[in-house]
Amino acid sequence: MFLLGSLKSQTKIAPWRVVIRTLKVSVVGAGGGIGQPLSLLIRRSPGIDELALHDLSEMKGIAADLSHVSQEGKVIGFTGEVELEPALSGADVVVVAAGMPRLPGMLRDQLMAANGSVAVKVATAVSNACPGALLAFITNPINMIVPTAAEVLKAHGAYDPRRLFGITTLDVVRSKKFIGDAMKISPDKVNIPVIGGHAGITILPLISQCQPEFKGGREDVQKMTHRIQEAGTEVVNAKAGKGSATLSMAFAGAHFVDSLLRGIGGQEGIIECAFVASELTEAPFIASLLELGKYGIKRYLPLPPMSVNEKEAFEKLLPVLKQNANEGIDFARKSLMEKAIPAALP
Ligand SMILES: NC(=O)c1ccc[n+]([C@@H]2O[C@H](COP(=O)([O-])OP(=O)(O)OC[C@H]3O[C@@H](n4cnc5c(N)ncnc54)[C@H](O)[C@@H]3O)[C@@H](O)[C@H]2O)c1
Ligand SMILES: O=C(O)C[C@H](O)C(=O)O
Repeated sequence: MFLLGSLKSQTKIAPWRVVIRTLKVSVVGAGGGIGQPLSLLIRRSPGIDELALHDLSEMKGIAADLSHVSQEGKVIGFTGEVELEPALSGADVVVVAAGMPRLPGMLRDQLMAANGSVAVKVATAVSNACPGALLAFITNPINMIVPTAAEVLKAHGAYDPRRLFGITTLDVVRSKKFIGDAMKISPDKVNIPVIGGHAGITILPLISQCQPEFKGGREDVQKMTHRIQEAGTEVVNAKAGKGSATLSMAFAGAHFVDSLLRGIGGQEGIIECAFVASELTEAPFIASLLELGKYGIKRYLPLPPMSVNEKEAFEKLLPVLKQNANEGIDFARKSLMEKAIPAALP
């Protein structure tokens, strides 16, 4: 007799033996501004047997602290590069909040020099330690980091486009909040797809598709779109040198991880927007509506209808996404070459 938790799946290895898979979530960058509250909120998702917290900084204290929360499952801390693979070993979901945040005046793209190596290291470690895991990046610049990770996973023979995500949930969370406030209704009642990417004009909230309908003229729609696109910068400027959005990102990230876990658990009808490899458009990676399932992406929903202005904005963002993808892929190829050359030397 085996008991099944609500999120767990069972693997039949022979008719007379049923193995219950335990559920493991690993957070990389768990000691950071996002990582800590994100790890706390992930604890609220039911059925997690192990939450592994990894960071370059000492994680013992944070893990001990979080392990006292009265939720099922254990919390284990892992510190430093040598403990990255042990932290990821056997994980079902890996969420990455490691890397530098923006300072006022910076664009997200400028973070690639500092954060590209995080994507390379984590994707390499995932290939070795948990090749079947769902891998979700929070680390910026999302538009480049995800293509970088895809290229590294490919090089290690561990790439499955259905399992790799850039988390753009914060754009949806912000859209729901700003539109809800403007319409004087609860943000929970607002449904809106946000497609494209996660930087400036690549963030495209499809206000024409908002449910309930957004009541406002052309200028109101333009202002709302701009506020959503620049909301990250609003927080960066308000924090005045002390980083970027952390708490709202933790809220958004925990929501997305919960959706991934529900999908793994076999729950039907889980729809999220995320930045993924896609054949929907000429851009190789784009944020769009996805149905999540046991193995990550179950279905790519078609692009929603768009207003004339949204279509125009969409056409403008596609070349930016293509360029970003190329930069991410080049970064990965250079890193892989640099690693291969010393290894090839006698
Ligand atoms: N996707 C989004 O919507 C979104 C929203 C907000 C922030 N972000 C991005 O998330 C990232 C993290 O932001 P933050 O505010 O938490 O930064 P932070 O500096 O507070 O925390 C980052 C953490 O990552 C750790 N770290 C760095 N390199 C690492 C590595 N190789 N392995 C393990 N840990 C490592 C650091 O030690 C630190 O604890 C930034 O790149 C930021 O731009 C993305
Ligand atoms: O703006 C940033 O740099 C962080 C994040 O991408 C955000 O949207 O808040």
